[in-house]
Amino acid sequence: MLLNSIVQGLEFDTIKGDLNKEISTLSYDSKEVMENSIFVAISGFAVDGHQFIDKAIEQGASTIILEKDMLIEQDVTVLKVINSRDALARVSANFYQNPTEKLNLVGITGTNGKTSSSYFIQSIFEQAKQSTGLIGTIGTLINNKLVKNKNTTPESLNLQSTFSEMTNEKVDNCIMEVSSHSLNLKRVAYSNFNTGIFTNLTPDHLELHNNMDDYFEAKAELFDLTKDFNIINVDDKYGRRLINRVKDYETTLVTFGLEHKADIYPTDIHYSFDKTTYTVNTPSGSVKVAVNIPGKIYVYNSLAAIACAYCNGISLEDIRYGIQNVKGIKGRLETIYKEEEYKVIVDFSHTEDALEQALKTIRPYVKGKLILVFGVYADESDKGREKRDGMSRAASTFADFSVVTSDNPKTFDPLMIVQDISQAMDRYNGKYKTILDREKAIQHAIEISEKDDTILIAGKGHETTQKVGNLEIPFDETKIALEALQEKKQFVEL
Ligand SMILES: CC(=O)N[C@H]1[C@@H](OP(=O)(O)OP(=O)(O)OC[C@H]2O[C@@H](n3ccc(=O)[nH]c3=O)[C@H](O)[C@@H]2O)O[C@H](CO)[C@@H](O)[C@@H]1O[C@H](C)C(=O)N[C@@H](C)C(=O)N[C@H](CCC(=O)O)C(=O)O
Ligand SMILES: Nc1ncnc2c1ncn2[C@@H]1O[C@H](COP(=O)(O)OP(=O)(O)OP(=O)(O)O)[C@@H](O)[C@H]1O
Repeated sequence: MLLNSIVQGLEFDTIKGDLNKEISTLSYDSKEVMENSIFVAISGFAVDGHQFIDKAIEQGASTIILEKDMLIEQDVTVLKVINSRDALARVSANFYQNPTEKLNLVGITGTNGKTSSSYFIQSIFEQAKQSTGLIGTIGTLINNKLVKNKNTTPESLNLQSTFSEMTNEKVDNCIMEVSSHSLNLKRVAYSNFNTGIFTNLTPDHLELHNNMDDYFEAKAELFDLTKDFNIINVDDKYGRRLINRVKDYETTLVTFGLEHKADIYPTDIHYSFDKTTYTVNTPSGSVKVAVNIPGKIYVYNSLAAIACAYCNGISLEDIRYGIQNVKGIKGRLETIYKEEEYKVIVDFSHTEDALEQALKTIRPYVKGKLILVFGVYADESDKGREKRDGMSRAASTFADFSVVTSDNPKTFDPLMIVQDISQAMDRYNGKYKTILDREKAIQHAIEISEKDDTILIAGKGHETTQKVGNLEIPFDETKIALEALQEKKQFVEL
């Protein structure tokens, strides 16, 4: 493709060189640069991509897009832009010929519930015989093929390439999770969103956003990019703030909720551990649905999905079967072992609100004690401390006993994290034991459990690795828990 076409719509200064040249690929990582490609230099959080320009040229880059003043002596085209991440999104969309124009693109944002809502939507669309791809925390799913992603919302170049693959594979709808990072860092810029969905907003990622207002502003950006529907949870405080902001937009506003007046709302809700049933009411009629994951949060997530299906003209019958067909979602209140009243559950709750919701959901079905295994992934800053405090409050309030451990400590000191959690647990009078090694912590929870108890292993959900330092170590907590149970059952009847 000609460089001229790739830079269409991009604002830049030509520092030097020719725009009339053939380009093979794009890259933002010098390690992946190929002959006759464009290298986009990004000033990163960890390192500055501009320092790899020489390396990129050595590897064959014929065009450099940068955002800093630099003298480049080699014979290449140099284009200066205001924001390299934004430029990367623009040229990536052009390079792949704006694939989102050929897709029905649904973006889901919010602190919790994005993955779960996306699985419900996919199931409904598939029930209606529409081929539907997913992009999110669990990975990218195209025609039943799952590929892991580095990020929940991939970098723009990877994203546009995935959209393009979806159009080649004749996918009709793409349902994607849109993280606040991706909005902030322009990963989703120049993507043509038909629908935006807002689930909820509670404290998280405050290491990137200065405060909740900044975090809200980042999420709200998605609703400036949508052209058909904005679907918003009216029960959430920030959802109502968003509604006020977008209510006069041309994009149609559709609300969902349980507590406030909404376009899509449930009646006749019956909760049990195995499923929740309710009648969903939409402007085009009502239908009874069964959600196979317990609790109110999954009523919200299924309502978000139903609102999306309603906006896309899907029949009530397909909605009913689509919701019912979701038998469970990996690591989302997933019961990995059950024998009479004894249960072991794995859940991805890694924020204060998610942990509180998960514990409150399980609590009514616990006959004995509720034992929690948890850690907190957060840095050494005050914001990290606030997160540890909040999660410890939830643990102390809603669990009978907690085993405090590590959760992806990455480059932070795991001992410091666990000590800080312990202090917070003391402040809230929580009963706990600390075991730094997560495998041993899970084994301990199983060891001390008795007949009728429920163990919740929180934080990692579907993940199968533990990130320690710069290493990613294989870590399958379902396997660890089941092996510990096997051992225990030789001695004790559960
Ligand atoms: C904090 C953050 O968001 N970082 C993202 C950012 O990385 P960065 O700016 O630190 O990159 P860097 O390492 O400093 O490198 C800067 C540039 O130099 C380039 N480079 C680097 C080395 C080299 O040898 N050659 C080279 O060219 C890099 O490719 C890059 O372009 O840009 C990268 C490329 O897009 C992202 O993969 C990376 O996500 C990291 C892995 C991450 O952990 N992000 C998290 C915080 C995140 O984005 N999370 C959200 C939300 C998750 C949720 O739902 O909770 C998500 O969407 O995943
Ligand atoms: N609607 C909800 N409100 C509050 N908590 C929720 C809700 N839905 C799910 N959760 C909790 O949050 C956890 C993560 O859910 P899910 O993966 O659907 O959210 P997510 O927004 O995709 O999260 P992430 O951004 O971390 O990928 C679940 O394991 C559950 O404990």
